[in-house]
Amino acid sequence: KGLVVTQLDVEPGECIKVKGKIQSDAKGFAVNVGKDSSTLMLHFNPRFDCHGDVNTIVCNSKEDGVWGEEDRKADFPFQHGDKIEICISFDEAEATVKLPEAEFKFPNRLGMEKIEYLAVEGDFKVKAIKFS
Ligand SMILES: C=CCO[C@@H]1O[C@H](CO)[C@@H](O[C@@H]2O[C@H](CO)[C@H](O)[C@H](OCc3cn(Cc4cccc(/C=C/CN=C(N)N)c4)nn3)[C@H]2O)[C@H](O)[C@H]1NC(C)=O
Repeated sequence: KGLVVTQLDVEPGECIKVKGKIQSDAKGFAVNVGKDSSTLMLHFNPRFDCHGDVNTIVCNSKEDGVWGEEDRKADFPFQHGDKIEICISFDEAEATVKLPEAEFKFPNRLGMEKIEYLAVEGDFKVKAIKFS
């Protein structure tokens, strides 16, 4: 299992910065934010080669353990072995995932007003997390 942070109180406009390294043989990784593991505002899941997807970011929400509708992004700004910093923020309308050269939006389907839970899973080695 990866890094899990609970008891957070991240409010709209604040940033969660996750710094780390994508493994050189990564098949995929995921950054999950929300209330807890069953209630996610955003499952941000870059897939290098898994579940039949190649170089595709799959985003989704999860409500009481049930996945929502997937949203596949056009861009894939990741490479094996990359050292990256992912900044996640949100407001009442949407979550934003900022990378150095790309930005992704995902609707705040659950109308969440704070992020209490962060989990990083898969082929990603977390170096640091910062809240600002
Ligand atoms: C076409 C057939 C039916 O349609 C498919 O149906 C699958 C099951 O519902 C969906 O897949 C599901 O999609 C969900 C989002 O919607 C989650 O991502 C979920 O994963 C949850 C999950 C996370 N985690 C931890 C984790 C996260 C990232 C990497 C690793 C492991 C590293 C891999 N490295 C190795 N092995 N070296 C582990 N485990 N499970 C995934 O199973 C597919 O997208 C979907 N595909 C399409 C095109 O529609």
